[in-house]
Amino acid sequence: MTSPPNTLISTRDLQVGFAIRKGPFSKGLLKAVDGISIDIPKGAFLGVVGESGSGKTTLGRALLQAVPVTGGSATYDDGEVRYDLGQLKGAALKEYRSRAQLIFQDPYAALSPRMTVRDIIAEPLEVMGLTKSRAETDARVREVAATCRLNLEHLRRFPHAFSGGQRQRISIARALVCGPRFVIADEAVAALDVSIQADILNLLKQLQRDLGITFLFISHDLSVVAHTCDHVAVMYLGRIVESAPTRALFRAPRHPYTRALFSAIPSLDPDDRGRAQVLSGEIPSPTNQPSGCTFHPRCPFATERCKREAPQAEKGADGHMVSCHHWRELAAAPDAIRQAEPAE
Ligand SMILES: Nc1ncnc2c1ncn2[C@@H]1O[C@H](COP(=O)(O)OP(=O)(O)OP(=O)(O)O)[C@@H](O)[C@H]1O
Repeated sequence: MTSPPNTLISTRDLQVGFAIRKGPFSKGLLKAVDGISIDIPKGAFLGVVGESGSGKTTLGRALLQAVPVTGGSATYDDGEVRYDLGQLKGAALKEYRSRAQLIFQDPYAALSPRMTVRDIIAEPLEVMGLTKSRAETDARVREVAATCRLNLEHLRRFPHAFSGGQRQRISIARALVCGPRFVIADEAVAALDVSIQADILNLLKQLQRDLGITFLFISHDLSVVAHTCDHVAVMYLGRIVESAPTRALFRAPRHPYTRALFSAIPSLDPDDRGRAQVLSGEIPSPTNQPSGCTFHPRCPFATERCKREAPQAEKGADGHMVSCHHWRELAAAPDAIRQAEPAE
């Protein structure tokens, strides 16, 4: 399968498994990412959503080569260089790390309290050896600080002097300083007050627009994703079960899991209250995946076929992808499916 032109990151059947101990004498394999095939276009702002444990962070870490890829493939191609992720070592891995960066969730924990803001931002440049003199490093630090709307006076201070929003700007400046083409923001606004979140999200969107940076935006917060991302992928038990342009996905979600996630978004409309379709049970353990469609034990529309047969991904010309045997029937008459052969 070839990738469309203009693709920055491409994965085919990507898998990340962790060897785990199941008991005193037995070992098992936890499939945190279980066969993901996705193309991320250059300049995209792709949201990844799903319950805790669905594999979002592991997918991001695999794309940064921070965890070993155990199957399938992933490539990075920005037009200048092409890398097979999972295979990178030594100088190539170091070089890739300047092109792909992570913004951490917790701006309080991510910044060393003993370093000045200037040194925190400069450190990746120095580790990568990308500048030749202190003056050149300082110039680059000032440039990214200005891009992130940090006051240049603040560069001499220590992180404890700053609020959560300002600390996240420092983290973002540090992530940007080597000029990455690909940035993973893993719950990057989750630890911030709602009033500050919008400010940081606007900054990320500005970086996408002005610098053409491609973002993978991992979030629990569906309203944030709806307002920020161009395209959204929904993960369940290590797989992408649905992905689509944001507007299409929120207007007409096709997978029963996506519908359940969306119906749980709090509404300001009093008439909508109590309409949430509650997801029954918890996400199963990835060490013990259900047969057939892995969502079937929790799906109110599951049939015998869902228990037996894993659905294939179907992708329309509109870019809307879904993996569900019954999405067409559901879209036409959801209640009729509800009455058919419920799974035990
Ligand atoms: N290093 C590891 N060793 C063993 N299991 C791991 C490891 N990292 C993640 N897992 C497991 O992989 C699965 C996916 O975890 P992951 O953190 O990727 O999910 P997530 O969707 O990002 O969850 P959250 O939203 O809570 O961060 C979970 O079952 C988790 O316990």
